[in-house]
Amino acid sequence: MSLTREQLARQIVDAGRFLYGRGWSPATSSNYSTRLSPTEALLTVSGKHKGQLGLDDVLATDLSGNSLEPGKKPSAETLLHTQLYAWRAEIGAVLHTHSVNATVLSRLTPQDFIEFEDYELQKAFSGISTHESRVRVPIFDNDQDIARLAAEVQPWLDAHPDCVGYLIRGHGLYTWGAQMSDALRQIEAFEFLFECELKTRSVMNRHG
Ligand SMILES: CSC[C@@H](O)[C@@H](O)C(=O)COP(=O)(O)O
Ligand SMILES: [Zn+2]
Repeated sequence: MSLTREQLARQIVDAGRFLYGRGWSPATSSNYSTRLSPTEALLTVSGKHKGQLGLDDVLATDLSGNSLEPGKKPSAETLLHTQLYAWRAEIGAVLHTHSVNATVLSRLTPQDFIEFEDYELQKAFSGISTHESRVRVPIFDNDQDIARLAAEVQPWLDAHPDCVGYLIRGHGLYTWGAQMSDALRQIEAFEFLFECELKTRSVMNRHG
């Protein structure tokens, strides 16, 4: 059963409260969206404090990132959401966060990816059923030109249809799911894994 615009807006508002509360969406950083219809997304407007969103702080766009509500200012990163909805029809929610751990880990990693292996929590990602798997998370260099950044991301998505998320260096995380609850679960899993990875690196640096 499809949800109404108000129900979808409520999911976005609630996600903002939760993610701000966990410290993963400080100040006006981050943006969130849900699929409104097969050809439309509902996204947070630009520049709002994500712990204090109201039901009106969202706007509809088409899947090319064009706003369908001229009176409102679209998120600066609209295209990074809409490219995901256009990429896969089963995606119903996209979350972008700015946690300390995502920011630090992506800055500390010179390669263009991080790989998680042998963590039980990998099973929180859609499509993964054992710790004996490898979750590769690409890291793209940050870019204020979002169209150019989206053009960097697209070939990676096309080559990795099972991808569960990506990092932007020094900036944050994008992840998605069939529903908002799936995307939220993946954010929590990523944050757990980022923290494990940073702690492991810190212990190894001290002893190695
Ligand atoms: C407050 S800095 C963060 C922004 O530059 C951006 O990266 C971000 O996540 C929020 O942008 P927004 O336009 O509000 O959706
Ligand atoms: Zn951002």
